[in-house]
Amino acid sequence: MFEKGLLKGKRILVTGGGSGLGAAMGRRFVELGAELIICGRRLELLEQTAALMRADLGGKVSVARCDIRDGAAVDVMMDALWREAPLDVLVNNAAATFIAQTEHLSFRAADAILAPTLHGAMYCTLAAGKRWIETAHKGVVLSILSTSTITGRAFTVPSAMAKSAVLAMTKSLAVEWGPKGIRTVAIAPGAFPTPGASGQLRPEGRDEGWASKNPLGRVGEHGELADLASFLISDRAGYINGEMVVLDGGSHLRSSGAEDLLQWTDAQWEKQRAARSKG
Ligand SMILES: CCCCCCCCC/C=C/C(=O)SCCNC(=O)CCNC(=O)[C@H](O)C(C)(C)COP(=O)(O)OP(=O)(O)OC[C@H]1O[C@@H](n2cnc3c(N)ncnc32)[C@H](O)[C@@H]1OP(=O)(O)O
Ligand SMILES: NC(=O)C1=CN([C@@H]2O[C@H](COP(=O)(O)OP(=O)(O)OC[C@H]3O[C@@H](n4cnc5c(N)ncnc54)[C@H](OP(=O)(O)O)[C@@H]3O)[C@@H](O)[C@H]2O)C=CC1
Repeated sequence: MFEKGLLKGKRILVTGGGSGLGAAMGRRFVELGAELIICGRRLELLEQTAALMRADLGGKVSVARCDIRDGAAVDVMMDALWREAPLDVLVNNAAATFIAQTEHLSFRAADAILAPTLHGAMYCTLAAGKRWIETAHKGVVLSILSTSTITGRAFTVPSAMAKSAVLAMTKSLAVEWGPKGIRTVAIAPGAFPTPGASGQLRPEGRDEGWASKNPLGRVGEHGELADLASFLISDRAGYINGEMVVLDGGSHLRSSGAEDLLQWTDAQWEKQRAARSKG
C-alpha cells in the first residue's frame, strides 16, 4: 500500500507498544523502515514483542521500561533515548480503562484511568516537545484516542474524560507548536479487539454486538489502524495538523457503543465488582 521506506530514518517511540494496537502499529512502522522503541511497565512483555519483531522483520527495535504515570520516570526515559539520538515521532498509545457504574468509582479508581491515559500522554508529549523545541528538531505526536471524544461514553467516564482532554491537547498544540515544526494528530479507533481491551470492556455476559451493530458489520483490523497511523506520522501527511481521524466503520454515528450496559441489572454490576475484587 505504501512506498517501501516510507518511514525510513524515523525514530519512533510507541508507548504501550508491547501489546495490542501499539504492537501492531510498531510492527508496521518497522516494516516501513522506521527505528522503533516500545515502552511500558512489563519489561518481559516488551522484550518478547521486540524479539519477535526483530526476528520477523530484521529492523532495529528496542525497549524501555517506563511507567508513564510518573513524570520523572518519563524524563529519565527520554534523556536515555535522546542520548542515542532524538526521536522523530511519539505515539501516545498507552492507556487504561474498565467498565464501572460511575457512582461506584473510588477516587483511586478514577485516578487509575486518568493517570496513564491523560497525565501519561501529557508527560510524554511535554518531554518530547521540549526537547524538540530546544534543538529546533521537527516532530510528530500521534495520540490514540476514542470515539468517546465525540459521543461521550457511559460506564467508562474517566476514559472518555481523559481521551477528550488529549484531543484538546492535540488541537491546542497544533497551533502552539505547529510554528515550531511539530505536528499533533490523533486517531479515534472504534472496536479493534485486543486481549487488553476485551479483558477490561467485555466481561462474560456483555452483549456481543460490536460487529453486528457496526454499519459495516465488522470490527476493525489491526492492519487498518497501523496503515492510518503510518500515513499520519509520515511526511506525506505533512499538512495534517490538529486533526483526529475516526476509524470505526461509522459506528459512532449509530451509538457510543455502551448503551447495552444501560440494560444491566444490579446483580450483573455486583457480579462485575466481585470479579474485580477477586483480582
Ligand atoms: C462499538 C464502539 C466500541 C468502542 C470500543 C471501545 C473503546 C474504548 C476506548 C478505550 C479503550 C482502552 O483504553 S483499552 C486499553 C485497556 N488496557 C488497559 O486497561 C491496560 C492497563 N490496565 C491496568 O493497568 C489495570 O487494569 C487498571 C486496573 C486499569 C490499573 O491498574 P492499577 O494497578 O493502577 O490499579 P489497581 O491498584 O488495581 O486499582 C486502583 C483502583 O482502581 C480500582 N479498580 C480497579 N479495577 C476496577 C474495576 N474493574 N472496576 C472498578 N474499580 C476498579 C481498584 O479497586 C482501586 O481502587 P481502591 O479499591 O479504591 O483502592
Ligand atoms: N482495542 C480497542 O478496541 C480500542 C483501543 N483504543 C486505544 O488503543 C490503545 C491501545 O489499546 P489496546 O491495544 O486495545 O490495549 P492494551 O491493554 O493492549 O494496551 C495498553 C498498553 O498500555 C500500556 N500501559 C498501561 N498503563 C501504562 C503505564 N502506566 N505506563 C506505561 N505503559 C502503560 C500497557 O502495558 P503495561 O501494562 O506493560 O504497562 C499496554 O501495553 C489505547 O490507547 C486504547 O485506549 C481506543 C479505542 C478502541
